[in-house]
Amino acid sequence: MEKKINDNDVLLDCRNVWKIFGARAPAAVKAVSERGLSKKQVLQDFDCVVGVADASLQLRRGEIFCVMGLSGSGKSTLVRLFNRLIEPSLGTITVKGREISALKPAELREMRANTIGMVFQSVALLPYRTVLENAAFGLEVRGIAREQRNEIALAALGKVGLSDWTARYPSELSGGMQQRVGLARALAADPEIILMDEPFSALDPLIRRQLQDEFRQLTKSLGKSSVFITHDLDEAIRIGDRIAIMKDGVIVQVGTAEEIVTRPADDYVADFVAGISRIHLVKAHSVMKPVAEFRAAHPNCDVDALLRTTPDADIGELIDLTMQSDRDAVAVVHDGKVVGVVTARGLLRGVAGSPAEARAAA
Ligand SMILES: Nc1ncnc2c1ncn2[C@@H]1O[C@H](COP(=O)(O)OP(=O)(O)OP(=O)(O)O)[C@@H](O)[C@H]1O
Repeated sequence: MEKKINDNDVLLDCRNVWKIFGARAPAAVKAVSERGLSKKQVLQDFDCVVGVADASLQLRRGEIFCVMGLSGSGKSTLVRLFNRLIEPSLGTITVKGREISALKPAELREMRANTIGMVFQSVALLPYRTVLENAAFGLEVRGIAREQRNEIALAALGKVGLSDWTARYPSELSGGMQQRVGLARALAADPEIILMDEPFSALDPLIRRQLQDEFRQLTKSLGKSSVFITHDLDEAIRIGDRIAIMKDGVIVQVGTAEEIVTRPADDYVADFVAGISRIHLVKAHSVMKPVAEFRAAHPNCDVDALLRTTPDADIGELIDLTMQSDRDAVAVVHDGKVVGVVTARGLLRGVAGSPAEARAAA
């Protein structure tokens, strides 16, 4: 069972963060904070690259938050700021209520060891160590005794389905299995937050989808929270509770997959989501006509005689129901009351176009 995400329980809070690279970065930062220069102007005037520009996001407890964007959009830079692998040029990052720029070296080590784990695209396993030793490596670095660390690593390997491979060496494992060892290594430290930097991008599509589903299930069952970087929108939709879309260092939109697909913030996002199937993303509540409006437009239709569904039924389910019905319309029921009606015409609009058009068509 998936644990509920608490909207008010923010684990990681990133506010107005900038990261500017280059020899004249301090001068560029000053100009940005005083004059609000754009990324282009910073490059022109200071020969500095803006990696991340004025980014704000909040990771909630229990949430998988995907950061999605094309190559060079700033995803890795943003996420590396979250565990202070790099320092922000401007802005604040707070983890569990503590501003991380204020942490002393020992506190930072402690945070990386216990609170924020990270899994990279290439997991860099140690070739002459067994799978078990690799999974236990983080614990070994922290000085945990062999017996105890092996016990913890064994449990973590069990969670990722590698119990039978503990005595093998990385070269004997497939790419997908190596990624699992990387995940087990991160899980062994039992962090609350796991940062994932394109962990599955080098894998075959089939293995990749399997790992995506396993990762989501595991994260939810263990009650972890995760920031997951990907350049693949399908992956973000499959894994993420919420998605941030980045372009040129800027977060252009944050929302659920349904929000992003049905209400893209600008033309860039609209182009991105144009090819995404709406069948499982768009829900009845987005395409239904409110019941009072429907009754006014269709006074002869007995709404209470229609087949019924819930507000979170997806378009696929709505199509099935509509086909079973002889009325070409389905009633949406919440708390025992009909709150809206989805018509066949509205459904078609929902598949093809915007929900607003779908509601108008209903
Ligand atoms: N250490 C650095 N020095 C200078 N510029 C950098 C540095 N790291 C990143 N950048 C620049 O910052 C921008 C964002 O890079 P980043 O690696 O964060 O993008 P990304 O979205 O993760 O890309 P990819 O998917 O290819 O990994 C790019 O223009 C990049 O050239």
